Amino acid sequence: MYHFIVNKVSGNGKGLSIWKDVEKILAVTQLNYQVFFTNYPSHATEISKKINNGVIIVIGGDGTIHEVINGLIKSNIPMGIIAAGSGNDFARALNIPMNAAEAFESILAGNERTVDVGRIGDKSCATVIGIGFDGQVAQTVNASKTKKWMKFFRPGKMSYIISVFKVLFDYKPANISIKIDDKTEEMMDVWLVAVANFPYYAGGMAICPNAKGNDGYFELCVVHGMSKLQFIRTFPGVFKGKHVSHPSIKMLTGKQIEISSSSTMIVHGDGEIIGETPIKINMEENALRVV
Ligand SMILES: Nc1ncnc2c1ncn2[C@@H]1O[C@H](COP(=O)(O)OP(=O)(O)OP(=O)(O)O)[C@@H](O)[C@H]1O
Repeated sequence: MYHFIVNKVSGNGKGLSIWKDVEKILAVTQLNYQVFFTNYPSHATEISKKINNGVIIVIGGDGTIHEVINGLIKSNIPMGIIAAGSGNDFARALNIPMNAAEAFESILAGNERTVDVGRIGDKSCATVIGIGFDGQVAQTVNASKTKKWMKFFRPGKMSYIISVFKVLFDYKPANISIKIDDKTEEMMDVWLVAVANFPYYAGGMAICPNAKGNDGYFELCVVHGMSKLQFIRTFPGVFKGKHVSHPSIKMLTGKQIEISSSSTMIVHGDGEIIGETPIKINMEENALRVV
């Protein structure tokens, strides 16, 4: 049995149009399926918690995938993805075709892989957990109306870039204490810490280009001691992962991360706000089956 979870509003309505295309394919196959539409934030978690057999197929973006993962993580049910969001960073990292028919075909072919997830308290995150500047940007993006009027543009990336500049205006870096496995380090003037299971966030920014998602390790990117001007200059390089050699950027790896900070830093996971510092992040190896 295939259980579709469709977020009609993902990707500014792409979710609905992709579902209509998939429905046409389903009409000519003999597949046993049912469909659920999400009606409000976190509905996808409620729906996926109730499914206890078959395969869940998400038609949505990273936010919907995040919600589904948090519903199915204990059930061992495999998840397929037909990308319909603005960013689609999880699908990108797993080389899932962006074309809906091809993605569906690949799900039906059943090539399964197991991936790691990051865990903060009772929340599981598939892609990147961002602390500080990133968290504030995610909060601004989610609150922003720009995604709506940008829909004829490149919605995910544009609304992200606009929010980056809004937050940049009065963002104040913090001093942090970061414990990675057994080693603790104090770092001054920290803009952000990205703890990545997979490389991308914000619609294709390769913040941690070497994150593998199946090796049991996070790759971390810490941006510290940078002026605003340096930050602006370095920012475009992130789309291609070129920022990693900057002297104010430290790339690290680890499995268990603890961060406390001199002032509150907002935390997002997969682009959804999940809390603030202090936080503990654990690696959960092979926690998720993806078809
Ligand atoms: N019916 C609904 N009305 C409003 N919001 C919804 C509804 N169903 C789900 N949501 C919310 O929509 C949000 C955005 O979904 P999603 O992240 O999948 O799309 P996106 O933002 O376009 O894509 P991406 O995260 O890949 O950029 C999610 O946080 C989810 O909670």
